[in-house]
Amino acid sequence: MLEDTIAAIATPLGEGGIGIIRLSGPEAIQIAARVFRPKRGPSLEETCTHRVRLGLALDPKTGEVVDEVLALVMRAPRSYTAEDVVELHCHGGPLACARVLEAVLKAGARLAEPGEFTRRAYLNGRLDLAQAEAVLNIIRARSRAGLAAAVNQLEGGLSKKVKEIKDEITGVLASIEASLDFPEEVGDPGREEKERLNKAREALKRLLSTWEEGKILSQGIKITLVGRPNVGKSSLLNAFLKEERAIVSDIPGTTRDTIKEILQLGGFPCELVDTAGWRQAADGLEELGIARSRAAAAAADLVLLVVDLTVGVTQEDTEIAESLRDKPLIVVGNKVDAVLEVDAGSLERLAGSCPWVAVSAKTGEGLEELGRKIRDLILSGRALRGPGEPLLLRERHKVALERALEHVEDALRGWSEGIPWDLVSVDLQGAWEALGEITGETAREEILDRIFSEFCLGK
Ligand SMILES: Nc1nc2c(c(=O)[nH]1)N(C=O)[C@@H](CNc1ccc(C(=O)N[C@@H](CCC(=O)O)C(=O)O)cc1)CN2
Ligand SMILES: Nc1nc2c(ncn2[C@@H]2O[C@H](COP(=O)(O)OP(=O)(O)OP(=O)(O)O)[C@@H](O)[C@H]2O)c(=O)[nH]1
Ligand SMILES: [Mg+2]
Repeated sequence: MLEDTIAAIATPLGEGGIGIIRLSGPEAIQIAARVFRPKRGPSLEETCTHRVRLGLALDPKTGEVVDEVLALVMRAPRSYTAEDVVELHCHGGPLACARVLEAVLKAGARLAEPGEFTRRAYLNGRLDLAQAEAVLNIIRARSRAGLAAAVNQLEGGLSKKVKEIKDEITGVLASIEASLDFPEEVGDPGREEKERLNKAREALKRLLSTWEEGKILSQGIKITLVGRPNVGKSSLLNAFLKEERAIVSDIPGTTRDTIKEILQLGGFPCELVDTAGWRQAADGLEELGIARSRAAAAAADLVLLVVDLTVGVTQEDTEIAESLRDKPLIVVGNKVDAVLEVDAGSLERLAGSCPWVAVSAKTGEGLEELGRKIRDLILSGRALRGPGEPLLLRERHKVALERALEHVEDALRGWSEGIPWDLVSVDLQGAWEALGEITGETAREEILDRIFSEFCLGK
């Protein structure tokens, strides 16, 4: 499979400054040379690695000029895939990109599968599997923190941690094997080995404890605004977005349908959903809106219950709060700009054990504090991570680590109970294999197919 040369458009479809067609494989340079005619200087085949050349892209069959392009040559192994790579940078229009790609395919390249460039980088040993997956997390990142964590993973942060744990287990396995093979010369594994296993167990637990935060960073959270009509839910959505996304009016029942927007709140990517205000509906249409609103609240990771401070907490507010009792919730007292004093007691009673905050969608007052409260609530009880410490961004890694932890715990239990060493060894091999799936030493083809099919074309 790695003998052929692949090509794809590497940039998004649509208009842009530049569009990039990338080739990778043993014939990348020859194939590109059939398409690329330099304006001056030697041919592409004689171009040094990491040099950029200006020229024209031609259709190799018709000789037609397709676009004016830059060609970048990166010779193996100094490239993203560790193979010969050529990038043709054309003008960023969908047709120019499509025509240059067509020319390259006519010249002998094969259209790449989604993720195939990164897959080759992995197969050629330039990236391990966790690093390759990090590329996808970088592309999909929707918050600064999520991006930072993904870049850390690409740089090998997680891989290094996993390798450290694996090394502890390998060390213990080696001691067990030695004592089995040479019982006379080598004694049974003892304190030191058990200590190593305990260390591995603690490191696994710590890493697993980062998943909740990592999951939020990679997948985002769903936050729904609910409350009586006219309390300012849509105004809050607009205030967070800093644009007039939803219609706002002083007529109760303005919002009829749910409105979803992606934004960052409290440093997390989140989907914020504005909903129709809840009340005994005047008409059937509004009733439908309220049903949707209830469904959105049920699907949310966190509900913001908005109340109108100029009205105060009403019986209806209390009923809404009660219907949401099993949800993570923050009470948001809105319109603080329009009251002289906040009745903290009634907000506190409404919130129960949940937090509350007074804000103004109109002036922006309190919105930052609300962001902090969202962050605190989402992260409450989660392990604190040291700066630069890796965290889990993928469920696949979490599942593999859980399996590794289970095996290590079985091994430790068996050890205490005095089961035969070869059985302890089996458990440890299981842990070792589970860890290897994360970085890819022990990952099967189906796993690779699943991972790389998630990628976009050209990556
Ligand atoms: N134009 C362009 N921009 C891009 C990429 C690319 O392929 N092309 N990348 C990817 O899609 C990312 C950059 N990642 C890259 C990683 C490694 C190498 C590379 O050539 N590595 C070699 C040698 C490095 C050197 O000599 O300094 C190596 O690691 O051996 C290139 C790009 C993001 N920006
Ligand atoms: N003074 C003040 N008025 C606000 C504030 N937020 C919203 N309002 C006003 O309150 C009224 C209702 O705002 P909306 O955002 O439409 O309320 P809603 O909760 O979305 O209402 P429905 O869609 O009907 O459920 C509008 O007249 C807003 O201008 C605020 O922070 N301060
Ligand atoms: Mg509204």
